Amino acid sequence: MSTAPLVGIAMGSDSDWTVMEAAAQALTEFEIPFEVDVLSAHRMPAEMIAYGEAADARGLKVLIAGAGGAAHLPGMLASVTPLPVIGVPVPLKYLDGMDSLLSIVQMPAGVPVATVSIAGARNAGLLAARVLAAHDPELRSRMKDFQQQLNEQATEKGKRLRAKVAGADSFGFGK
Ligand SMILES: Nc1c(C(=O)O)ncn1[C@@H]1O[C@H](COP(=O)(O)O)[C@@H](O)[C@H]1O
Repeated sequence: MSTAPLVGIAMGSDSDWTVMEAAAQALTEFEIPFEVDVLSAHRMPAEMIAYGEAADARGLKVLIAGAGGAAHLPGMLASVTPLPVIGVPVPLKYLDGMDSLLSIVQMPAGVPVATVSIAGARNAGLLAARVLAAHDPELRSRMKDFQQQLNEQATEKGKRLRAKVAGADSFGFGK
């Protein structure tokens, strides 16, 4: 398998890593090669633009960008790359991540950023995997297996809850 990164995980500061790590974890579970770096639209604008402009030529297929507060990084990357960009709102001490969420999600028409929930970095990793899986039958099959596991876990939760509340013989959709 090629080890050249297919997903770039960028964040505004290393302080975002505790949240962003979950995106890396999801990609690792699907054996998708990725790279991580700190890139700030505010603090290192020239480097951030250079990274975004070079991303597709370097072989990256999807960018994940997480930032807190006035989170301009995902949108600015999306403005200089044709690649899909997934934004992760990182919650900071004040405003609970609402500031970041609104900064990322309210993009002007023509420059899309797919935004996950506040601190939803795991879903960003899984969404990147789905984007790649659209052109990769083997990865798509692993994604289906993953979804089946989720189904089994949820079914088991229903069984446990029914057993606790209504007894072992109670009716349920999950057998
Ligand atoms: N939102 C941005 C951007 C940007 O969008 O370019 N650059 C840094 N930051 C955010 O500032 C917060 C505090 O950063 P520090 O912890 O370095 O002070 C981080 O959550 C980072 O993503």
